[in-house]
Amino acid sequence: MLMQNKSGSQGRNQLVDLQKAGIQRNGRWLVRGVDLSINRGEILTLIGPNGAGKSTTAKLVTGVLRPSEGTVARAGDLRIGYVPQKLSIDWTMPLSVRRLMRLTNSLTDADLLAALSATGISHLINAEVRHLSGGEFQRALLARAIARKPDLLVLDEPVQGVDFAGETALYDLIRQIRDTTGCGILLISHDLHMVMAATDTVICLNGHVCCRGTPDSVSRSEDYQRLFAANARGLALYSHQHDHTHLPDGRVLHGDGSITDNCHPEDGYHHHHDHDGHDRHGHGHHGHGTRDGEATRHA
Ligand SMILES: Nc1ncnc2c1ncn2[C@@H]1O[C@H](COP(=O)(O)OP(=O)(O)OP(=O)(O)O)[C@@H](O)[C@H]1O
Repeated sequence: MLMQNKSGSQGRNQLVDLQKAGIQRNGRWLVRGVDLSINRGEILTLIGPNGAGKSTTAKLVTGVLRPSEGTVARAGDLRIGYVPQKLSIDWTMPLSVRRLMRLTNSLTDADLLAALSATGISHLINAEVRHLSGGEFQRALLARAIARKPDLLVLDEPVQGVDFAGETALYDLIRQIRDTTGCGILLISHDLHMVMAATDTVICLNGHVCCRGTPDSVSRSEDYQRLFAANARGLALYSHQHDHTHLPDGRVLHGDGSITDNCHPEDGYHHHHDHDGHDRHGHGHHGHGTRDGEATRHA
């Protein structure tokens, strides 16, 4: 594996760079030919069907796995905060949030409290982890990851076990963490059809990179549409300042899970509107978005 310090202005911002990276196990390629890089302040989302190699790619990024071919380069002294998809915790043993935070990290009290406060769960410091709700548990894992003050946060399905309203709140929190700390974020989405609105780049994996680009361009990409033709709902964006999400077919998914045909301010669903600047780059919801680039196709 190539480990190198980058130089130059792009190099200073670049946290990790994979070139043609692949992992082979027992004669089978789990994932192959992955090119990706993540810069400071950038949110990159990996989507793809079950078994597509998303977690494997995240492990290449973090260094948990070494590539069988290709290269993985990380900025020198890169600090990574990782929330894995699965944790091996013995749920029969009592474990407080405070102890969870310190399981593998040595943290000062100040850093521990700051991380819990940033994720909105300081009041749960002495709570039993097994009693937390899905959303609280994910916040505790996020708190644990950000307490290390990472340059790069790798979040493998951070909204699992969380309802729709909780998902938008968690995505909002993740965006806030990016905005306040300037870290880069690799997000693995559990949902083929929804990515958070603040995502800069989406990579659609299916053993290899199927297509990539802005959320808007990926949603229009033929490769994305072909891959998910059986369930052709297209790609929509979670939006952090809205109580609703525009689906690719023009219908509107509301925060309470209901779907309506239109989006009218007077329909009783809308509490606050700010159609300008609801994400950092001004990409609108799908269907309202700017057409700012085509998804790149990969063979
Ligand atoms: N250590 C391993 N040895 C052999 N095969 C593995 C290993 N780890 C993962 N795999 C296989 O590699 C493929 C990719 O797995 P991976 O967990 O990366 O997929 P994923 O896209 O994250 O899937 P999911 O959405 O189901 O979590 C799967 O077919 C999986 O069974």
